[in-house]
Amino acid sequence: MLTIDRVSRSFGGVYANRDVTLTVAEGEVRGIIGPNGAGKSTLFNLVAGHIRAESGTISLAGRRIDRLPAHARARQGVGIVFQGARVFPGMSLLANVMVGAHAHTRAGVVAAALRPPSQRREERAIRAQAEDCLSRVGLLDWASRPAEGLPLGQQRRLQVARALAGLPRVLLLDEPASGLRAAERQELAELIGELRRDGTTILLVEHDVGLVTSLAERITVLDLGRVIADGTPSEVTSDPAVIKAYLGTGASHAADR
Ligand SMILES: Nc1ncnc2c1ncn2[C@@H]1O[C@H](COP(=O)(O)OP(=O)(O)OP(=O)(O)O)[C@@H](O)[C@H]1O
Repeated sequence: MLTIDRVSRSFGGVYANRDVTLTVAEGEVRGIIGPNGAGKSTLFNLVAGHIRAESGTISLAGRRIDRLPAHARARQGVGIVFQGARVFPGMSLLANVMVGAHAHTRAGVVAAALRPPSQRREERAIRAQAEDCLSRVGLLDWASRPAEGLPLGQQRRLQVARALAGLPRVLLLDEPASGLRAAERQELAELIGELRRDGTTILLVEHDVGLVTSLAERITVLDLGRVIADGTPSEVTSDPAVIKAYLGTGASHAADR
C-alpha cells in the first residue's frame, strides 16, 4: 500500500533520514520508533508532504506521491493526525469532522458553505459519513457539542475521526499518545486496535514503545536517520542494535516511554 524507497533528507548537511526503505502492507499497522532525534517526525513529514525528499521515492497504492504537495497527497489517500494538532474551536464535533470529509469533495468546504442546490445531496452524504466517523471513535453522542474544551484524549479521537472522514488509504498518526493520561492512552490504544480490526492501514509514529509493540504487526526502528531494525515487536525489542540505540541516548527510553 505504502512504499518508501531509499528516501533521504538532510538539514544543514546532517541527514535526518538516510536511505529509509519500508513497505506497509494493506491493512497493516506499522510502528515507527526510535530515540530522540532518530528521524521519526521527518519521515512522517516526508510521507505527508510537508517536506520534500532529496532522493528516493514514496508511492501509495502503486502511484508516486513524493512530488505532490500535501493537499494532493491527502486526496490520494494520505490521512494525517498531526502531533499536537488542535481541533477547530467554535465548531461542533460534527463540523470538525465534516471539514475532513470536504477535502475529498469536488465542491470543497467554501463552496459547501454556500450550499448551492446541486450540492445538497453531497452535503447530506458528507454529514452521514462524518457521523459514521464520529461513531467509529466513540464520539457520536457528542456530535453537536462545541469542540473547544474537550479533554485531550477526546480531542485526539476527534482528530482521528476527521482524518478518517477523508477516506484515507493509509492513516498516519504522529505521536498520538503524547500528553495523554494513562486512561486516555488506553482508550486510544483500543481505538487503534479497532481501526486495525476494520482493516485500516496505519503508520504509527510513537515515542511510547509499549503502545507500539502492543498494536503494530511490524515495527521499523530508526536511529540517527537510518533504519536499524525492521520486524515483529519481539524481534525488534530483542535486537541488540535497538537496545544499544536506546541505551546510547543516555536514558532508558525503551523502558520508560
Ligand atoms: N526543520 C528542521 N530543520 C533542521 N533540522 C531538523 C529539522 N527537522 C528535523 N531536524 C533534525 O533532524 C533530526 C531528526 O529529527 P526528527 O524530529 O525527525 O526526529 P524524531 O525521531 O522525530 O525526534 P523526537 O523523538 O525527539 O521527536 C534531528 O537531528 C533534528 O534536529
